[in-house]
Amino acid sequence: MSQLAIETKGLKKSFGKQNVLNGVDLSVPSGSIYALLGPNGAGKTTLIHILSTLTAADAGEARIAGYDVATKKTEVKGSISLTGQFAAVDELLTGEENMRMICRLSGLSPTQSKTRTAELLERFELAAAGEKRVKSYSGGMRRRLDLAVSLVVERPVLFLDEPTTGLDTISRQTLWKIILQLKERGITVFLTTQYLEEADQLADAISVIDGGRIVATGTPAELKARVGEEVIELRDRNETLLQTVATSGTISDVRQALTELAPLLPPDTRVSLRKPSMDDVFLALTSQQRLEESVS
Ligand SMILES: Nc1ncnc2c1ncn2[C@@H]1O[C@H](COP(=O)(O)OP(=O)(O)OP(=O)(O)O)[C@@H](O)[C@H]1O
Repeated sequence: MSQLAIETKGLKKSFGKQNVLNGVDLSVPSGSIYALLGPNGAGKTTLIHILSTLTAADAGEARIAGYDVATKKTEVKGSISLTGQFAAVDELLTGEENMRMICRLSGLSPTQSKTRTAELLERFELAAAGEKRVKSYSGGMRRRLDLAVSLVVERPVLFLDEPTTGLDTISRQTLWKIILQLKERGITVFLTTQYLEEADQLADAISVIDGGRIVATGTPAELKARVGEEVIELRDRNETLLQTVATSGTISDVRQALTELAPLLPPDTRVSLRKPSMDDVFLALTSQQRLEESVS
């Protein structure tokens, strides 16, 4: 059985009167990629800060590689790398100078620093840009450098807080490839994201967080299964999306849905079937949660 890299039970955190985390339970197996998916302000960064010992929880427990974040901070810090939302590199230095400086600060000798810098710049597709100042880097290059810097000393658990927010598609895909390579090296990756596609592409398991609570956990396939097998998409003649309807994908279910919808829509409405996306899952799960809250 694989050991748990991250485990939390009943984590709670408030800032003033605002309950940001309302009892978060998570189990992340070693060597997996785990995505915490949620909108702005859902509490994702707060959770990462608690797990990386930067903030104390008000209640509940959290363990990293078996170490309690409240009582074994040194051991926890020795088990994790953290890449936050904002790059922590010096813009006036080159990529290589930044890397070498962090290597030296991490206790590597000048020769080891040179070797490690060259290895990481290569691995993160920055070798050609190594001699350029960071201020000339694109967003994707900076994000890769920030990740490389946080991996100078490789630790078993890596936290990535919204690693691809604001990046274009190509930069995002380059980072995804690098993240998958980190998993192949045996690193457990815990990432937060607002992008459903990112969680779907990368993660072995996903937890959806909304209003400080985990509203669902599962593999991408399991979560998609919760909104049915096939989604009916209805578009007007200009291809503008009018409505989506989750169905089991059987002929009787699809026919019944269309029979109910037909009188409500223009006769030239176009119909297509597709597999559910993570967007469908997220909307279904969070609206279900709000409905339950409004009833209780
Ligand atoms: N130190 C703090 N003091 C007061 N409020 C805070 C503090 N840190 C976070 N918050 C509030 O807690 C809520 C959750 O913030 P958090 O950064 O954890 O969310 P998030 O899911 O990471 O969102 P984002 O994607 O915007 O970073 C927000 O409403 C935020 O304003």
